[in-house]
Amino acid sequence: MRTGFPLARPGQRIGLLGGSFDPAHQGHVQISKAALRRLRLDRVWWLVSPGNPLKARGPSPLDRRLQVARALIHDPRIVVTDLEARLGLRMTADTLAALDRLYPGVRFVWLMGSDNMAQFHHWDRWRRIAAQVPIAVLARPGTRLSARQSVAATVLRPARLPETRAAELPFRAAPAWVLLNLPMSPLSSTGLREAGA
Ligand SMILES: Nc1ncnc2c1ncn2[C@@H]1O[C@H](COP(=O)(O)OP(=O)(O)OP(=O)(O)O)[C@@H](O)[C@H]1O
Ligand SMILES: O=C(O)c1ccc[n+]([C@@H]2O[C@H](COP(=O)([O-])O)[C@@H](O)[C@H]2O)c1
Repeated sequence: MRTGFPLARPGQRIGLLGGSFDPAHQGHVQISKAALRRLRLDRVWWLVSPGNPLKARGPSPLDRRLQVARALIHDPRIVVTDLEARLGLRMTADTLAALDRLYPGVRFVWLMGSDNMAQFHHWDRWRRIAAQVPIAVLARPGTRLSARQSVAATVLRPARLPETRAAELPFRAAPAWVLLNLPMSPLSSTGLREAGA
């Protein structure tokens, strides 16, 4: 494996939490731990993005965001990586294709908050993403209903797993997705930036 890329063995179940992490916060930790437990994952990788293609505002410097994210984590199963920047990619469809090539046999699951599911249909090649990888949507205050009623949720309705069968998700062929309810965190990077934290 190339320098700077996390290690993974074939058969391992790895959740991918893509984000700006500007800055990372306990909400990210909370959903990562919930995903590890509920989906029975071996690892969660935080893909600290060079920049969300849909966000007008450029993020803080990547090194700073990586540093803050790493300082927040005390669980060796959660791994912070800048692999999208290393690969020169920022579109999720491209990242997933590259990961499939780089990590044959690894079972990846895409993780996202319900706010992102609500607007997933605006992402570049979103149907392709849904066909590339199983997806777990983690409840976030104020967006559970809009996620459930979203364009993507409607199109992908036949592929939805009941929450009680969430642990099957990493073994499912895409498209497959689950909405995980959990004790919700109101934290957001926007809120922290506004508070000057
Ligand atoms: N409190 C939270 N509960 C559930 N999901 C969350 C929470 N915070 C972030 N996420 C999810 O984590 C991923 C990465 O989030 P991101 O780095 O954009 O943080 P954010 O708090 O949403 O930032 P911003 O406020 O700048 O949009 C996204 O899929 C997002 O939906
Ligand atoms: O590929 C896309 O079109 C796309 C559009 C919006 C968001 N994403 C990804 O979704 C993840 C969450 O983004 P963000 O900025 O809300 O933290 C992050 O990995 C982004 O690269 C990807």
